[in-house]
Amino acid sequence: MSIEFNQDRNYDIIAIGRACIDLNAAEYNRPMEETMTFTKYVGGSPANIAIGSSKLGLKAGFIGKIPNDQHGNFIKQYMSEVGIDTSNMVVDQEGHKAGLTFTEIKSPEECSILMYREDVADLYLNPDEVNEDYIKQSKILLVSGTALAKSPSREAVIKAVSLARKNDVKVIFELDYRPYTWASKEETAIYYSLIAEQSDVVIGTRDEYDMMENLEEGEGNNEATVNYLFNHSPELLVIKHGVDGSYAYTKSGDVYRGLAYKTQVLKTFGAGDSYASAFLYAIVNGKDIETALKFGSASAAIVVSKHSSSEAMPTVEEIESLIAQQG
Ligand SMILES: Nc1ncnc2c1ncn2[C@@H]1O[C@H](COP(=O)(O)OP(=O)(O)O)[C@@H](O)[C@H]1O
Ligand SMILES: O=C(O)C[C@@H](O)[C@H](O)C(=O)COP(=O)(O)O
Repeated sequence: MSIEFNQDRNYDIIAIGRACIDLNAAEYNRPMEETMTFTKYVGGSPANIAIGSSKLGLKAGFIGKIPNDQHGNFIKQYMSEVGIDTSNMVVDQEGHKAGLTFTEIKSPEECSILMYREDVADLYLNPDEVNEDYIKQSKILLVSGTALAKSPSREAVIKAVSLARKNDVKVIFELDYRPYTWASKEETAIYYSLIAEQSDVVIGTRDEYDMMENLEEGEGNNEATVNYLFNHSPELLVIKHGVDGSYAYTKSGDVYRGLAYKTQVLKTFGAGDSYASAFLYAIVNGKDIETALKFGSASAAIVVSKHSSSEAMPTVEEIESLIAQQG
């Protein structure tokens, strides 16, 4: 099975949501309290996915709000330098700031992130800043779940999804659950299920699907998720299980498993975003689902062996070479 995209489009993918700053511990194997130096990168899951896609050769655009300061300038400049169209990135005029993510690398297995997301510019994207003329030029609208956490960004995303559906743009929903901006699990489940039901493809970890289904972590199972969502719009579901790999389910009843590749892990974050960008690259290029799972897993294996999430995004050649080495 492969997904049919409208070929007559200027962009392969337009992502909507946050473009922020990652501050990654430059000193390894220690807790954040003892980390004195951090390296700055562009971050934010949908920005990372757009960057990864663009580095793989997809034509990418971005809809989001960035602060009117040096961080906003850095984000916009970096994204445009990697080839992303930034014409629909709006500069905030109300003093809101960039979201900051500090990362801690205690060991390759024990990593965590600490997000500063109070009053961040990305959550102030207004519905009137989402343009139909832009969205209708793309094959894919990539929606990040975190953009649903608060108004007015929530309404901006709901509008974007409805414009995408109206214009035959595939809606790909990355659940991207970050507890830092949500008021409650109940609220998360309401908005996650609302958008998942209207999407063509949903990508998330098992825990994120549990969140969508308003279950405790570990309570859900893939079969129940598939039965629920295939009663609605989705035609493809990707459920990730960390180092245990990932599964893809099609509405027609096929199930595929992607195994994780062996790698020298430096840190665990960045896996999800690199996985999504390479998976999407593969399906946009007409590759079958099994190959797309390999692309996603290989891309993630490369990024977890490097220091950043965005800057470390691999090329097609690097991904193909890892697949050729490990199968
Ligand atoms: N330690 C690891 N080594 C190799 N691949 C990994 C590792 N962790 C994750 N991956 C790959 O990245 C994919 C996504 O990782 P996962 O942890 O499920 O997502 P997220 O980062 O969104 O929480 C996995 O399906 C796997 O292919
Ligand atoms: O999404 C964010 O705002 C933070 C990211 O930029 C950060 O690099 C990260 O946590 C990525 O992790 P992933 O979801 O495992 O790809």
